[in-house]
Amino acid sequence: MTDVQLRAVTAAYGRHDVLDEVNLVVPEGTTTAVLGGSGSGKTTLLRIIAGFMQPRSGEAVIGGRTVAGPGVWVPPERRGVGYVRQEGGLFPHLSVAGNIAFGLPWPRRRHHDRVLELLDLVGLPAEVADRRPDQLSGGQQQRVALARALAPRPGLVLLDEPFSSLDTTLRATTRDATALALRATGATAVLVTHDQDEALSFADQVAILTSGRIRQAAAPRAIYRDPVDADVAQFLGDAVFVPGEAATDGCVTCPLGTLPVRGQSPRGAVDVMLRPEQITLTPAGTGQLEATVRHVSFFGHDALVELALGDGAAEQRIRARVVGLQPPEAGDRVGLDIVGPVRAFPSRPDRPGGGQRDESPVPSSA
Ligand SMILES: Nc1ncnc2c1ncn2[C@@H]1O[C@H](COP(=O)(O)OP(=O)(O)OP(=O)(O)O)[C@@H](O)[C@H]1O
Repeated sequence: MTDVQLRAVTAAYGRHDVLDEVNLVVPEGTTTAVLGGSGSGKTTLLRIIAGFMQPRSGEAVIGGRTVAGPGVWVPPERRGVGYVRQEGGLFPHLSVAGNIAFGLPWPRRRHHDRVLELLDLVGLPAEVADRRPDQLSGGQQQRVALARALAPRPGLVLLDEPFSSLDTTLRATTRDATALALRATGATAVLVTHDQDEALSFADQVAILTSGRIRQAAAPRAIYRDPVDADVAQFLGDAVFVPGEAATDGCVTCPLGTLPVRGQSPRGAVDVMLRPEQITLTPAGTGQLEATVRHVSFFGHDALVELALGDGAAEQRIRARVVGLQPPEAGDRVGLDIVGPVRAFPSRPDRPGGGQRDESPVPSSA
């Protein structure tokens, strides 16, 4: 059983505190994506689990065994952990087979069958076994790095932004191949990434790390729909904010109407949050609301439509995400309907007027 638990883990480089009382549970056989901006402490968290760094306080527990904690230290090579780095870290002078075999225990390094089995597991043909890493694409190199990490059959695999250097298409196919291989082996995995789409699509659980603190950890759909606060909401995708007032019966009133709230709503003034895809456009005169299209960002598969509700000082800017085939044009009048419940957070003075904010540290795929 290889679950992972971090209990109140604090880490620092000299006087620079990096992780602050981090608590995280990764259940056996599941994948957790730790999503955070640059410098948030993602790699440090992996280093603590792998045993490349000691926590200043707190405990790391792998498979029920404390591997780091007060008076306890299990060295990396005895933790049963595989590690895949951002750039793969393959040995350039060894063949693909040599690189993968390097991950096997000594007596088995000549077992070519196991190398072929691992190549197959990560979706690579047997022909690449004799090539050198520089004769492979970036995505193929990352698959070889994964095969090498899986070679000793680790119960836990740590992935440090392994897809970040790949272009969009290669990133998606390599990510899918990695997810399949991990599932086939039943290994528990922790992926760190700054890419929200990657975190949401790859993992069973997403943990948001900002400034060394885990802000929320939950299943992808749950965390996207029910972020604990406005910061997490923005961190994990496009979020539309409008000012509102809590009403009775679990609703809020705001420029978008009286809307049901998901979860608890604070009392009084609130910031109402919804996702751009919760705003659907209809022909002018047919929706719950009317708006003017100010700008359209067209992405092919979808489009973000910036809308102005009301006018003059009361104008409220919001953004809707619509499927890409026939988005409206700037200047069009459109109708709007709001789909599903919204979230309500305590109003913050630094969000005057609410409305769309573009400060998300992790841009969406669009
Ligand atoms: N060896 C080190 N010595 C001193 N400070 C370090 C060291 N490694 C990292 N840091 C600092 O610790 C903080 C967290 O670094 P870490 O690499 O864990 O962040 P990260 O979230 O993985 O960032 P990135 O996505 O940019 O790789 C950063 O401020 C970084 O500058």
